[in-house]
Amino acid sequence: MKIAIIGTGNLGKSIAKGLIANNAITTLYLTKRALEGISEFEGYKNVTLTTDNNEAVQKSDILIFAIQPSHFEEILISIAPFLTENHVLISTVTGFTIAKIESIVGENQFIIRAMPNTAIAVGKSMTCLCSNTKGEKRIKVAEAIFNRLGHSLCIPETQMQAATVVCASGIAFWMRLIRATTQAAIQLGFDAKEAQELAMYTSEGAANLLITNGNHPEEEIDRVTTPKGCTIEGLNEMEHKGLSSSLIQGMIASFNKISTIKEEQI
Ligand SMILES: NC(=O)C1=CN([C@@H]2O[C@H](COP(=O)(O)OP(=O)(O)OC[C@H]3O[C@@H](n4cnc5c(N)ncnc54)[C@H](OP(=O)(O)O)[C@@H]3O)[C@@H](O)[C@H]2O)C=CC1
Ligand SMILES: O=C(O)[C@@H]1CCC=N1
Repeated sequence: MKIAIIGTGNLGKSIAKGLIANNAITTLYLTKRALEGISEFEGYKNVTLTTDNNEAVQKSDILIFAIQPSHFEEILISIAPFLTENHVLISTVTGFTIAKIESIVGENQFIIRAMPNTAIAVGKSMTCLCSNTKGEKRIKVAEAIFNRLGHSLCIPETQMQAATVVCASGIAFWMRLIRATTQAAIQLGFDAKEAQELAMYTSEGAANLLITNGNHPEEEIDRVTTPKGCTIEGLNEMEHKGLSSSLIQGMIASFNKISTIKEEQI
């Protein structure tokens, strides 16, 4: 696959790492105005770093846009003359609708919106996908890419804002939970490195139990909570202090923020 990542920042670099590590490219163009920020990709076979988005578009079949929402319109306008009807446009840009993309490049393009997360760098992204009508014919291509780099799910575009919070921002939310668990482990007597090891692998185990067994979390919780034991004591204290409520309220706040992002960012 001849892929270009237009805007190789935090997410773009994560996607590039995942694509390279999984041998998912024939050629890969990485674009950015300040190329020193992606010098780590210099010297990779079949990887080209450039400031020239038009060159990247012309040399690639699949274009993954990973720029800030406020830059997207200007970039689409500038690359539009170089698009062919065979290009597959994959936008990871938050809050930028398919209708808005079509209004700039036309409806006769394969347009897909993807919401991956930075775990794509290690082949573990949860990525949500949707497309315009023409893009339905290429959604399998997007699924093939993102399934190679984790797990994907096709959803209606109306759920894309929610998917951004749950999956993309979700990495940050889970990191904070893992950090809090680490801090507790230190207070309970582990050194910092061991504490993080315990927190990371325990959270991995919890997720894998659900992925492998397909159970509801409460079913797995029931297996851990010995009557009158320490687990239920801890869980109930966390809920008295608002653990679930705080997470839900935080995610709703994050969701509500998305509709204001485009206007605010510069
Ligand atoms: N970070 C994440 O975890 C996720 C982000 N997203 C979405 O992905 C997009 C990117 O986010 P993120 O990676 O965090 O943002 P970053 O700011 O880290 O990356 C954007 C990159 O675009 C580059 N850029 C800006 N203008 C141009 C241009 N004209 N041509 C080429 N490159 C350009 C910038 O570099 P330079 O200034 O040097 O050109 C920058 O490195 C956003 O829309 C975000 O909402 C979606 C899911 C997860
Ligand atoms: O925080 C943000 O706005 C972007 C979208 C999801 C992850 N990063």
